[in-house]
Amino acid sequence: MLSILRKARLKDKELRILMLGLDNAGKTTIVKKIMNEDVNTVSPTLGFIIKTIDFHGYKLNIWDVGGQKTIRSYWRNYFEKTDALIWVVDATDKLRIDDCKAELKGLLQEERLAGASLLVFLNKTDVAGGMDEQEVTRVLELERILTHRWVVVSCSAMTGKNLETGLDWVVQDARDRLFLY
Ligand SMILES: Nc1nc2c(ncn2[C@@H]2O[C@H](COP(=O)(O)OP(=O)(O)OP(=O)(O)O)[C@@H](O)[C@H]2O)c(=O)[nH]1
Ligand SMILES: [Mg+2]
Repeated sequence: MLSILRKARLKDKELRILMLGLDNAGKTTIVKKIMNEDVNTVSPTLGFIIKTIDFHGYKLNIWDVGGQKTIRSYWRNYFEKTDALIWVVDATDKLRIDDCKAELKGLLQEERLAGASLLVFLNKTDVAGGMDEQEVTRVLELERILTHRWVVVSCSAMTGKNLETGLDWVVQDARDRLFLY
């Protein structure tokens, strides 16, 4: 049933994308940059923000949800009908990488996210000395993920680097999985 609904939505070329990650990872800044908005005026997200982006003929409904620890229990309110999960990792935040790993692991066990593909955005790679794709793949044990299709893309919400590349993958993957054009 769920997959029929998904296909119906894909026919309208519409995707529901859930963007999560620890607080301060850069989720809201990524969305702002994609929307060509000023990236210098972000503040922590206490609830959620939905933005609709027209992307190569697809309508992407991006749900940007606040990641502070006290509000992570609300993430579950947004799982339903998610086509893709974008997990945003702060490449400079090595101190909290275990926390990041544990939260992601929990999400991947959620039944309601079972059909979603996973884009890991390794953000803030404009800053020197951060983790690279290889390191984050190893530390987050991404190779162990067999339940979801996944990819890691290093990006920067400040410069805009690879943000389109990531979204391209999300759209392409949805098309591949759901046999639609
Ligand atoms: N250097 C650099 N700083 C970034 C980048 N992306 C975000 N930041 C900064 O990181 C801080 C947090 O960014 P937000 O976009 O608010 O982070 P968030 O993930 O939405 O945080 P919550 O809403 O609390 O979950 C801000 O000071 C941003 O300017 C980036 O790619 N490079
Ligand atoms: Mg935010």
